[in-house]
Amino acid sequence: MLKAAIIGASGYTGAELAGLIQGHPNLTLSGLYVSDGSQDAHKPFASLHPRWRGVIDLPLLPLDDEALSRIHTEADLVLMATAHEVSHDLAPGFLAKGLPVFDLSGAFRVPGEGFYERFYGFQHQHGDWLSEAAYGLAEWNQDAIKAAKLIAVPGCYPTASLSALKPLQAAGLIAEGSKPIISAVSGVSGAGRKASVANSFCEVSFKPYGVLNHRHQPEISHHLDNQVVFQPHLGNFIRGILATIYVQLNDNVSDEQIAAAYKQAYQGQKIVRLTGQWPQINDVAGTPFCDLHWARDGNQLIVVSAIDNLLKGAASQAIQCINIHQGFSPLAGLVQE
Ligand SMILES: NC(=O)C1=CN([C@@H]2O[C@H](COP(=O)(O)OP(=O)(O)OC[C@H]3O[C@@H](n4cnc5c(N)ncnc54)[C@H](OP(=O)(O)O)[C@@H]3O)[C@@H](O)[C@H]2O)C=CC1
Ligand SMILES: CC(=O)N[C@@H](CCC(=O)OP(=O)(O)O)C(=O)O
Repeated sequence: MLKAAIIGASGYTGAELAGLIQGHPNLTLSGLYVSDGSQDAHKPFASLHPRWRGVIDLPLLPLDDEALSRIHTEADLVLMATAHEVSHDLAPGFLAKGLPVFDLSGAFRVPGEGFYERFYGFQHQHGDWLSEAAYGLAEWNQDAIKAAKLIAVPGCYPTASLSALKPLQAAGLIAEGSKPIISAVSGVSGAGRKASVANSFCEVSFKPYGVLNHRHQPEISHHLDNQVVFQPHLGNFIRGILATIYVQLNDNVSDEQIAAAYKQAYQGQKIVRLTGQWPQINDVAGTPFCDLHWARDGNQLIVVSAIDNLLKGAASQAIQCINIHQGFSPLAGLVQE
């Protein structure tokens, strides 16, 4: 059993990670951490997340110097479910101690001059790790994930979008010079557990946000190797993402070529399901799956992708990455085979 430490374990994705690791046949929890000075330090994990009462009996520990040296000596790998700046600051310390790091934040996903200043509001100080990190889109980057010390788990919208678009891009079916248009809606858990007026029950209403300046637009474009238009919406539900994607195809692309592109990409990959009917959030919420379906009229293709933002969009994809990295069964801890 490998011992996994979770930093940011009281948050939404951290809690999902804790549940998945508790049920994983090859992993065990070595410690659940929050910030030094967190109001939740020393509280039982299950008092914040009663879903795991009687299942996970561990406290949330403050990430002080003693905790850091305990992680350095006792853990076999580190999962960071923390804000971008926190991951940026802390991950290099774990890596320097030889611990593989699986980071759910955006801190190491996109290399590129000025990207972090513009889209994240801070200057990146670890260009070496940024260029070494593997992008953890599990179905697409297995060799890099296996070899890397730092795995940057993709954002939730990029996971939904890239899973739908990469097969078309790989097969050369997207019309040259065209930008696929991604219109996506996310549940409110996408914004994390911390309180804010914008995410409170009485304020949330189905609406667009981040218009023409969301940081996932360059993340998707970079990892697709094709510019996209991306428009997120906040949905008045708790979890899940549904992305409807409009793609201009090259002339004379047949249905058979589209079907073959998706089959080629996902045959034998059980987490991405070609559903044969339109995906819906209820079918993927609480699961590690990504559901895809498409239809076309002439050169206009529409693909719909649905995931759980906290799972395939974060925690379960991190477990997929650990499984690949460690050579465990690809579905270990995720789906009973
Ligand atoms: N929510 C989602 O759907 C997705 C989120 N992500 C990314 O994953 C990361 C986590 O997101 P999410 O779970 O939603 O966030 P939350 O806000 O729900 O949780 C953040 C966690 O980090 C802890 N934390 C804050 N500061 C520190 C620190 N200095 N040291 C250690 N722990 C700290 C918090 O506890 P405390 O403040 O009490 O210390 C809390 O446990 C983010 O980078 C997010 O962008 C990625 C994909 C999807
Ligand atoms: C609803 C909501 O607010 N969603 C988040 C996306 C969360 C996510 O994917 O996280 P990363 O920031 O790690 O990429 C947002 O739009 O910022």
